[in-house]
Amino acid sequence: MTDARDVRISPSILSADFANLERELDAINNADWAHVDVMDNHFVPNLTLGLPVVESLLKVSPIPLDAHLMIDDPDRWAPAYAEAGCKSVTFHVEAAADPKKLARDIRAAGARASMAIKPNTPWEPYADLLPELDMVLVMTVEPGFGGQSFMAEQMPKVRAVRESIRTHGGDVWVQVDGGVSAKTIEQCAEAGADTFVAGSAVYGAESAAAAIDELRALAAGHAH
Ligand SMILES: O=C(CO)[C@H](O)[C@H](O)COP(=O)(O)O
Ligand SMILES: [Fe+2]
Repeated sequence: MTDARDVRISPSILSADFANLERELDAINNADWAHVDVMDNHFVPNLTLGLPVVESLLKVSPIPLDAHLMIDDPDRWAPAYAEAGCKSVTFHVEAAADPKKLARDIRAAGARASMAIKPNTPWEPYADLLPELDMVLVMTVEPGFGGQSFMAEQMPKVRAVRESIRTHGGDVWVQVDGGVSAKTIEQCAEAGADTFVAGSAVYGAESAAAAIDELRALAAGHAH
């Protein structure tokens, strides 16, 4: 069972002011995590930031970092984000050569191991990986950019992941990322998500802190 305490909000700094990231992290210090989108212009058609910037963010962030790696060859790069101090590291299964080994490497380096699936990637072929995972990220937009429209058609996949976790047991979190806002978060929680990334809905709000509190309250009201 999920209750209000188990709802986690992870604002994406993709929508923050990149010239003032320390201040932007302070603005979300009532969130549970800070979501950092790493893009390499290969796995996705956009380029953001990499390990040196993440290492600097780790020195100043008041809350733990949740690294979402939208990069080729995560087998090579992802463990370094855990070694640097990110408490959660997400790789895309579409890019991983050996997802089982990679999840183990991330855990061995001290982080929660998380696997993301793009909208056109089915869940079922990967359900056997659950014992290796601490979180599954179901993308609710095509990865690459903030501010896109939420894909409600991904909700059956969220339900399927939640059902697999119920069947296999284990405390695996289900994260949604892309287009999550006050309008869409309740259906995500209803489908079984418990960890919510929101970029434009938080940083585009007048008060980021108030937007986080609102999202948490809405999700908690529909958590089950
Ligand atoms: O991974 C991502 C994009 O690939 C971002 O985390 C996501 O898009 C957040 O932004 P928004 O809430 O504005 O959709
Ligand atoms: Fe993300």
